[in-house]
Amino acid sequence: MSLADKAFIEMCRDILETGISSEGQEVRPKWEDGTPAHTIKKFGVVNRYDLSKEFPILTLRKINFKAAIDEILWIWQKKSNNVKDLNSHIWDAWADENGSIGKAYGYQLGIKHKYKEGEFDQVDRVLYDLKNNPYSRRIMTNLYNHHDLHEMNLYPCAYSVTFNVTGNKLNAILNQRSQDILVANGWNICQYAVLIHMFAQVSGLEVGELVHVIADAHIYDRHIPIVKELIERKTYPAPKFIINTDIKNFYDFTVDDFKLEGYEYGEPVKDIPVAV
Ligand SMILES: Nc1nc(=O)c2c([nH]1)NC[C@@H]1CN(c3ccc(C(=O)N[C@@H](CCC(=O)O)C(=O)O)cc3)CN21
Ligand SMILES: O=c1ccn([C@H]2C[C@H](O)[C@@H](COP(=O)(O)O)O2)c(=O)[nH]1
Repeated sequence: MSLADKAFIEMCRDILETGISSEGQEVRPKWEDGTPAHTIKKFGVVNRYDLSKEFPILTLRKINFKAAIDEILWIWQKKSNNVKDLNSHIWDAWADENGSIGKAYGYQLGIKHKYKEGEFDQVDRVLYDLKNNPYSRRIMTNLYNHHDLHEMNLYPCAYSVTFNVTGNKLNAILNQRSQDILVANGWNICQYAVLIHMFAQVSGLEVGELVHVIADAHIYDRHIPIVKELIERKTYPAPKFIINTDIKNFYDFTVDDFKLEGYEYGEPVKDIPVAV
């Protein structure tokens, strides 16, 4: 069993057994047929993944590793908010007729801000600090810009990352205000683990821990039977994560610079409904 499977199974059991239902409350998300998408949830879930031990990826079902990396590069490297720059269709339901998801995610990371050392966007500021001031306790990004919320089609869910160098290890806290556990948990964990590997490599650091703080960790009503089946499945050991060590510039990474060796996983769960 991978460490990611263990954290996922324990969190899902806890939500299923002790979570609070939203039935009877007004909820924003809807299913494709217009029915309100209710959830059961736990508040304030914290999961820790030690990246120096293994790569955190679910084996209960296949995580589309390439598509997950493509999305994290779309946000953090291309700093794009247009689905035309993304190779999957996962954001199509939130895009307008021009493909824009509004002033969210990549758009926010690409805005330049003025600092004492000059003008940087949020990603370049992180890269600068990790190189020049790695022990700073001020290395963080924030996408939750209230000034622009009215121009976002979906408010950022994974909205802030705090980077912290301890010894020679790069740790990070991913703050997430809301998470769709079945669709996004395995996906987001794998993405931010890759992001820490990228930042560590180009900054001459080793990888440390990813701490994932989820304010509202929820399982949608139509996902409950799927999750119940999933967490009873056979699991496999974590695969080996391979990164192209020749890359020294964050902006040179492509999806092809990452590989998983020996990734074994359970049957795919086809056509999971996604609440919009
Ligand atoms: N309700 C909801 N859940 C989410 O996870 C979510 C949103 N909305 N809105 C914005 C983005 C879009 N995200 C998504 C949307 C769909 C998939 C999805 O269809 N995943 C499939 C596999 C996709 C593939 O292999 O390319 C899956 O089986 O999980 C994943 C992330 C994550 N976010
Ligand atoms: O990276 C992501 C993006 C979105 N989600 C999920 C979390 C919620 O289920 C919905 C957003 O609805 P809100 O009402 O705005 O919370 O999308 C995710 O888990 N991960």
